[in-house]
Amino acid sequence: MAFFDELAARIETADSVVSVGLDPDPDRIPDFLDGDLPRWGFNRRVIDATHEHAACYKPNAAFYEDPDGWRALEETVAYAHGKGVPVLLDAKRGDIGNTARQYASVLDTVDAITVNPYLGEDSLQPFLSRSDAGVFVLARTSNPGARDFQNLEVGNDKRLYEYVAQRAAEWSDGNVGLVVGATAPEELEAVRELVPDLPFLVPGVGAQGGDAEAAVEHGLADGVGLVNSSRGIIFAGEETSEASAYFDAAGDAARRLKRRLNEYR
Ligand SMILES: O=C(O)c1cc(=O)[nH]c(=O)n1[C@@H]1O[C@H](COP(=O)(O)O)[C@@H](O)[C@H]1O
Repeated sequence: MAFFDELAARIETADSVVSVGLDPDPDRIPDFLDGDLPRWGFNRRVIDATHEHAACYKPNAAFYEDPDGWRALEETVAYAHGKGVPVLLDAKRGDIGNTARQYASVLDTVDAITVNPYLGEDSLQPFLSRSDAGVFVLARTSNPGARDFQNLEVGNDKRLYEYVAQRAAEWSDGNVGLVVGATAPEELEAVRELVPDLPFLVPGVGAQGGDAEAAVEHGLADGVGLVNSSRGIIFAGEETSEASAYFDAAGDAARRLKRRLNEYR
C-alpha cells in the first residue's frame, strides 16, 4: 500500500496524528535497562506504552549510527510494524545521485524518510521514484537557524522555504510530504496556503515549545499529516527510577498529546 494511504488508515484506527519520535539518547536511557541493546529495550517499552496513540514512529537516524544502533533500529522497526504502526526514518538525506541511490535502499526497511532538498531534484530522485514510500522534504525547519537560509527571499516575493514547498508539490506522485516546524506558525500557515494538498510532518511541539494548534490547523491535508514529539514523550518518566512508572509516563504523555491535538482536528 502507498505510504500516505497506510498513514491515513493508521490515523483513523488510532484516532491520532501523533508521531512518536524515537530518539533514545544513550545518556538518558535509564540505568535499569542494561541488556544487550539498551536502545532496543528502551524503544520496545516505549512502543508497548504508546502504540495505541501513535500514528507513526519517527526514529532519528542520528541515534542509531553505529553497529549496535542499526541492530536496535531494525528490531524497533519490526516491532512497530508488528503493532501496525508505520515507521518514518528521520535521516534528512541529500547527496549526489549515485550516493542517494544507496541511501534510498533504507526504504526497503522503513516506510518513509525525511530528505534535505539542498542538492536539488536529482539528489532526491531515488527517493521520489519510490511510489510506495513517503518522502518528507525539509521546507521550513523548527530550529532558530532556519532563518539563515530558508527565509531568504528568492524572487517574486517568495522565501526559499516557499519555493522548496512549491517544487516539492510538483515532484509529488502522491508520495511527498513536507517538514515544517511548529515553532514557526506564520511560516506554517504560509506554506499551507501555497501547497494545499501535501501532508506535513510538523516537529517542534513538546520540548521545543512549538504551537500545537497551528500544527494541526495547517499541518493536515484532507486529515492526513503528523505532529511529532520526541523527548516530551519518551523521557516523560525521567523523574522516576521505577520501570513500569517510567514507561507509563511515556504512555500518558502520548495520550495527552493525542487528546490535545484532537481538539483541533
Ligand atoms: O525532520 C525532523 O523531524 C525535524 C525537523 C525540524 O525542523 N525540527 C526537528 O526537531 N526535527 C526532528 O524532530 C525531533 C524533535 O525532537 P523533540 O524536540 O525532542 O520533540 C528530532 O528528531 C529532530 O531532529
